[in-house]
Amino acid sequence: MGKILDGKAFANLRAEKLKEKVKDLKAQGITPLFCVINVGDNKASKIYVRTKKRRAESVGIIQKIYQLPEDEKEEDLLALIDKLNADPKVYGVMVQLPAPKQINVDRVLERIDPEKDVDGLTPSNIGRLWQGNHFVEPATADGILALLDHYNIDLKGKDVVVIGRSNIVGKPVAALMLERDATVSILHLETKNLSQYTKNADVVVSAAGQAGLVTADMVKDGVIVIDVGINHVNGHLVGDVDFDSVAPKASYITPVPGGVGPLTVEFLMEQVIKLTRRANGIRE
Ligand SMILES: Nc1nc(=O)c2c([nH]1)NC[C@@H]1CN(c3ccc(C(=O)N[C@@H](CCC(=O)O)C(=O)O)cc3)C=[N+]21
Repeated sequence: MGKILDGKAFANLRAEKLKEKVKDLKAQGITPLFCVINVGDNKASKIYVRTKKRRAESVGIIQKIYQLPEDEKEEDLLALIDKLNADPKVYGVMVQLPAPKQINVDRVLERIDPEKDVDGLTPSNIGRLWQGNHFVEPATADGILALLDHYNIDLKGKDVVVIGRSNIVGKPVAALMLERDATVSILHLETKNLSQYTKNADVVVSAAGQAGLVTADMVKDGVIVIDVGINHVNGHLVGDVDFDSVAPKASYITPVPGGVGPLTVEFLMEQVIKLTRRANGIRE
């Protein structure tokens, strides 16, 4: 039976350290504040935004929520981003995704000041990520790397398979693992034969958003499994990985819930603090 990579416990441990950093900032008269813009009525998004706010408050960060209507005009959203970019009290700006269809997400993300880009999704920060010269990272990817470090799992020379190619998870996790000298393959739901790759992988990261995608027959003994999937099946939250069959074959595995989800929220807060410190000329 694989060892559980306890994302929730690790997130809580990190939060205790982050609280100290927040205290240091406040002692210098600096209040970490970031803004989450949510456009429309997506139910899951509203829950995520509230989860973040709770975590922000618990570490002493102020999170302002801008809840905008489903029919919000793109130009009005851009104007709000401009306003927040210009406000020196605001250290972070993010747009919760997905956004309604009248919104061109690329154009909107590009408008965020890269120095306030807590999600790490602006073109310049994505470029910096692949360049290996980054000061902010997409939270989920950063959290996964920190979790592996915490369990002393070294990626050097490992064969890693990432299933999913999103800008928010798949691509950044691949970039960060490549930077750690892993050999990374990016697969996706159009990949002809997932098994052909996953069977040979030392590490499988699944971020495809499909319940039951990764099964025991697809992985080798001793595999390390990171499940980024968040799927609702019959009122239950499950990942992409068939946990019950895969866990016995794995050396390490993240559960859902309690794995990558809580890490994502914690590491978003860590990006907020990184950017707050950076904006105030405090070195890492
Ligand atoms: N711009 C943007 N940035 C995001 O970071 C972002 C986003 N858009 N859109 C949606 C996804 C999804 N996401 C999650 C956050 C927390 C949990 C989480 O805390 N999950 C808990 C359980 C929560 C529950 O029980 O429902 C867990 O896995 O243990 C999950 C998923 C952030 N996202």
